[in-house]
Amino acid sequence: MVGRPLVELDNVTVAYRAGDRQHVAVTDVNLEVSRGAFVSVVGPTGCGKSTVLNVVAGLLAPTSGGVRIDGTSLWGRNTRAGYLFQQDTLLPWKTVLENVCLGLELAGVDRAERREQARDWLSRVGLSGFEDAHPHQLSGGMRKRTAVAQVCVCGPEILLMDEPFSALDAQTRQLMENELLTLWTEAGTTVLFVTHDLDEAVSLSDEIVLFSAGPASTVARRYEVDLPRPRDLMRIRTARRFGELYEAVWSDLRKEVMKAHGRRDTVGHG
Ligand SMILES: Nc1ncnc2c1ncn2[C@@H]1O[C@H](COP(=O)(O)OP(=O)(O)OP(=O)(O)O)[C@@H](O)[C@H]1O
Repeated sequence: MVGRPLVELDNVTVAYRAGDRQHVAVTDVNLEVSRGAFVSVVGPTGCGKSTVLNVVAGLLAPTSGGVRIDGTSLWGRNTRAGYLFQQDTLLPWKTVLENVCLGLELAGVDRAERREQARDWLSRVGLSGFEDAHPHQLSGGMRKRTAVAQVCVCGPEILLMDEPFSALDAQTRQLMENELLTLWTEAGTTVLFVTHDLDEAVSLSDEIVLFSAGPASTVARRYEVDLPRPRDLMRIRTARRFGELYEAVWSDLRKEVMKAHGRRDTVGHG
């Protein structure tokens, strides 16, 4: 892909304070994400994937290093990014429509306009007819689709997704992955996607970034996913190239997972 990367991480290090000690979660993370790319981040549990996403969202300032968005240093919240967490953040006392309107309300969009845009996004995620429902009346997949609409209605250039589908059953998950790919293709959004599921990472991404075992984890390796698009997620997993890519990433990820377990055992017994 040509042009300047939309997201650039320059030697990002994050150290958390834990009492009177410091815990270095990630160190010297260098990463560029091209405009319109779909990049997944994988790595052992606790290696700092969410930390990196929080840094790109501007919710967490790096201890050293920095982030550039479209060439400009990021200070404070990243207003060009939308953030989709593992747990959705729908307000239970508001209707589906009101929940989707929230971001636009904060942005000062007038009532009629925001309701129109929210209805449009609800229809895109297949939730027309559920505008007046409350979150507790929805299934897990419907809640997740509402959360996707809630984030996308604000038109983010960058979508930061932290294990967004991990709580869903396998079928709903695949439907949501398909919908995400359709939305991504239509809107040209740049996606940074954290997942524990290698199947998901290979089938959705242009690139997979593997983080090393923590503490002080960093980018261990990057893999280009050269599977053709558009992708049929039902079929892509049976393609020979899919299997080769999966194996390549898994053989490295496995080593990092083993290292992480080894370190945890050492800490546990030390
Ligand atoms: N606010 C915090 N204060 C202290 N330590 C933290 C804080 N947030 C995260 N950590 C530590 O930093 C490391 C990285 O955490 P992070 O949540 O970014 O990892 P992760 O790769 O997203 O984990 P998982 O895969 O389990 O979701 C972990 O060791 C975690 O315990």
